[in-house]
Amino acid sequence: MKRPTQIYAAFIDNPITALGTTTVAVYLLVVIGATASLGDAAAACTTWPICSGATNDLTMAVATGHRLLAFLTGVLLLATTYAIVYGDTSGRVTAPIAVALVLYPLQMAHGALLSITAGSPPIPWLHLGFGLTIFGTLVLALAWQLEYETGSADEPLHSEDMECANSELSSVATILSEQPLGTRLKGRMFAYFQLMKPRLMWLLCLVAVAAMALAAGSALETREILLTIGGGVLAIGASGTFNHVFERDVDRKMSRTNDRPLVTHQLPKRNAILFGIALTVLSTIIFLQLNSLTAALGLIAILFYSVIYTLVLKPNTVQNTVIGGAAGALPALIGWAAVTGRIGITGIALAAVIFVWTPAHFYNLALAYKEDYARGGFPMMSVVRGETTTRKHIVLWLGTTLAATTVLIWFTQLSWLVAVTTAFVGIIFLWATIRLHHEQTKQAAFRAFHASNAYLGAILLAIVVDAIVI
Ligand code: HEM
Ligand SMILES: CC(C)=CCC/C(C)=C/CC/C(C)=C/COP(=O)(O)OP(=O)(O)O
Repeated sequence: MKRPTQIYAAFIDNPITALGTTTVAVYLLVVIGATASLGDAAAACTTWPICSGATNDLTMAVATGHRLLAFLTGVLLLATTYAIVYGDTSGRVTAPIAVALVLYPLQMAHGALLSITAGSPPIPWLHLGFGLTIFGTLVLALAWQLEYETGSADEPLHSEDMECANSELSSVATILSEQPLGTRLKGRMFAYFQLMKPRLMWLLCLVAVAAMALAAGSALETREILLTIGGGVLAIGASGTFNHVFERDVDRKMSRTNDRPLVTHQLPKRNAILFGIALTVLSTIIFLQLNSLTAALGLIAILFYSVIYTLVLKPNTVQNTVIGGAAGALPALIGWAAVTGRIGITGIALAAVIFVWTPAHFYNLALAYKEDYARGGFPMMSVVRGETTTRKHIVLWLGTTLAATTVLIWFTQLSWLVAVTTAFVGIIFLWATIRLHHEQTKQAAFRAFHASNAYLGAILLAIVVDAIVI
């Protein structure tokens, strides 16, 4: 058990702990502030700085809790400033912290205005705006300090530096042809299943279902859910299949992908193309049962992933992950369109969360498979800009994801369930990312990758329950 003086020393001597703790505290404040409950609480408690009224009332407890946390966070910010001024820190960190120090009292003043106007101040969104700006400055300071303490000047890799991964691929096709018919058939069916990239499906389908739940609430029909998931699974399968066809030559060079069905000749290329076309047609027919916009968006998603991402972005630009995130964000628009027949602002807000989450998700794999990607000749962030920069970008995109989720909560009036989930799983994701900076191993990158999936999965589930049940 640490004594309070030890905690104090760890905080003051360790700017990363100080910045990390304050960032988390600000995030908790912002998230609580974004929920509808605080609006009610401000209306219920119109005195400042102390809340007067019935203390056993839940809204009063939220208001009081928010104020106590705001006070504590102010103290943490001052302690962090002290740690930065007197600790071993990157010079760059000073500027964002100075901005946070200026904004914090303004935020408190606006909080007071919120209370005395019973939750209806002149510019209502300013409180969230200031809160997110303070959060942004702390995330930036944390990313820079992590870079300063754990970074190194790593050189970019070039594909010609890497030796070829698969000098000798065992001929899986020959082995298969010697097996009994039943086993061969099973093997072939599994190969088609692999083409569909089944591991991506659960999360992409959950994105669509969350968008549907936001659009329809408790009126969401089972038929709509089944058709959307059915069309979605086939569309993702089609995208994955075309991706396997287009990448079969580079997949051969990478150890992660050199056992794929088209590399090992388990399936002929022609069959895979026909399979992809069949899946595209089937998914379009299913989506058409909902409406034509959903079907059109499904086709756009398949085209975007198979052609724009796979052929244009992935082999040519370091921004492939960022722009490619649009493919994964499209299911949010598909889900919204499936219910409403239109593209709505809430669907776009959910799509934005997925879009900014994608680099925080994938850059972990770009680190873990850096040599492999270099061998394949892909200009991934870790390959062309190095590991230090990639780790920094993970922190920045994670911060952006947490901020975007908060805006979504505020905008859609989601309840405490999503707020508690984003705070809880978001802290785990941030913790995994900070550990990645210190450990710099493959295992740490996979931990952060799984944390990214757990984050999005948990948030989406919470949105579904919140929108349908609460
Ligand atoms: C540019 C965008 C993206 C890239 C480059 C990317 C890349 C990858 C890669 C290479 C894998 C395979 C990991 C492995 O081989 O071990 C993977 C797994 C996965 N991705 Fe992504 N991804 C992207 C976007 C998305 C999106 C938008 C979603 C869903 C919303 C998603 C969900 C998943 C899931 C669920 C897995 C499987 C995780 C597991 O098996 O534990 N990805 N991703
Ligand atoms: C609804 C619908 C049709 C959605 C399709 C969008 C889709 C499949 C998004 C997945 C995101 C993505 C870019 C994964 C990585 O592929 P990668 O090529 O980088 O992975 P690899 O190296 O394993 O091939």
